[in-house]
Amino acid sequence: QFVSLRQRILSAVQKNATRGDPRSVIRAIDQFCSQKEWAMNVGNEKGCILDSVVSEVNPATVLELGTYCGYSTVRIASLLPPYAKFITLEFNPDFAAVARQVIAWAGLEDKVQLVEGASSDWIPKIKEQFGIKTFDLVFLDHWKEHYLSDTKLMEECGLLRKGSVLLADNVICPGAPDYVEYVRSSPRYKSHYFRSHLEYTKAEENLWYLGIIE
Ligand SMILES: Nc1ncnc2c1ncn2CCCCCNC(=O)c1cc(-c2ccc(F)cc2)cc(O)c1O
Ligand SMILES: [Mg+2]
Repeated sequence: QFVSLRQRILSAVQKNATRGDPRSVIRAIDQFCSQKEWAMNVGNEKGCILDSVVSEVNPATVLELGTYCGYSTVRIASLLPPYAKFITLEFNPDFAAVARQVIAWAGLEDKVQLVEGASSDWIPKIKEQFGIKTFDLVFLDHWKEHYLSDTKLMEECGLLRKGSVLLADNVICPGAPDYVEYVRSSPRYKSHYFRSHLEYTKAEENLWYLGIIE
């Protein structure tokens, strides 16, 4: 019967990656998506930028918006200090189900809390539900048209502080122009972009990095 792309990605991990070895899980997904079928994981080129930002920030609290199959979740979780709190929000229950298994295969299930639901519903509840004051790092990789509204919502809910770092995937492709316009013109943000390519392609893309200076 029909096997979904996310199921094929999970099978590739279970077949080719070593349990408890995050790097082999990342490699298995990248090999599948560059050799067999494209999928919207952040990919290895942007993944290395993500790794460098996570290592530089060394965050005690991280929020990821948009888990998908857990590829970036595994990259981030494998670099966090033991005391870190990492929440990843996924809207689609089928993606969440695959992501849980990919994260478990990497042996990182104790480092991540995968929460199912829409970012706009969950962001206002995070402080009380998870005992988090502010996020040191936020990785935006969900609906591109929600990047701006969710950033404003996080500001309103007091989840961002001076020095919080927001890293946004896909600001060129598919694009988040209103978000880029807002953070570039706001005096509260210092922004920087990393030139890169859309995952597994040669298409021009950027990962948008910015710190809150306030
Ligand atoms: N917790 C939550 N709250 C709200 N929405 C939520 C959510 N959790 C999930 N979603 C819903 C996100 C659905 C996927 C978002 N990502 C994307 O749409 C995406 C698309 C491309 C792409 C590029 C070129 C193409 F030709 C085609 C596609 C590449 C990427 O790297 C992408 O991240
Ligand atoms: Mg993306």
